[in-house]
Amino acid sequence: MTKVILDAFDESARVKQQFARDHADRIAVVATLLARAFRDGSKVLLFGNGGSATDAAHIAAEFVGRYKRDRRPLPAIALATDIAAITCIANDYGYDELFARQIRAHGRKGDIAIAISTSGNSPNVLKGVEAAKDLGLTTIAWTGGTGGKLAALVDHPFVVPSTVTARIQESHITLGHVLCELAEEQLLGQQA
Ligand SMILES: O=C(CO)[C@@H](O)[C@H](O)[C@H](O)[C@H](O)COP(=O)(O)O
Ligand SMILES: [Zn+2]
Repeated sequence: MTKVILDAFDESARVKQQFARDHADRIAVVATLLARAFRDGSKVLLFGNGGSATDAAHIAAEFVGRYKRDRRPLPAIALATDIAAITCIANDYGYDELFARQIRAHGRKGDIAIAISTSGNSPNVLKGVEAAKDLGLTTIAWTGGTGGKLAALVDHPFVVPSTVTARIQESHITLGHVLCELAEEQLLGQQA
């Protein structure tokens, strides 16, 4: 049992270290895009399934509430939290339309769409990105493994170097926290 425990933590740390080294420049670029979008009055839409649905909600809450520092609320919406919209869209239009329809409802040019899929191949996530691109949103993907179809679709792909769903998600949530921290710093100025 101890081996399972130690292996999981060691692998999570190793994947995160490799991911950070591969993506540090891109993380800085995307943090600047987020800060600029918020400064311009635009918003962030985040979406994914399962654990990625709750990662989307977690990071949206960091923006709307706060991450580390007191500041104005920043507009961010997670698209798998409104149970009425989810059940209506899935029931009336099909599960694959879940995110695309909400993107078309809420998305405006200048907004940023963050699509989260460990496989990069969930049809509703891919359709959500296609809708975002049609509307002129900046598109970002948090994915893993090969990046699937998703990595090739978006403006800024983040591909975690692992094929294990849980390990990929563990890097995604760290990525989300780092983006919040950097965007907050850029909006408020670095703390002395
Ligand atoms: O959290 C986990 C596994 O750690 C699951 O809930 C997982 O998110 C679900 O199986 C998702 O449906 C996987 O979809 P995706 O990440 O491949 O788009
Ligand atoms: Zn999980």
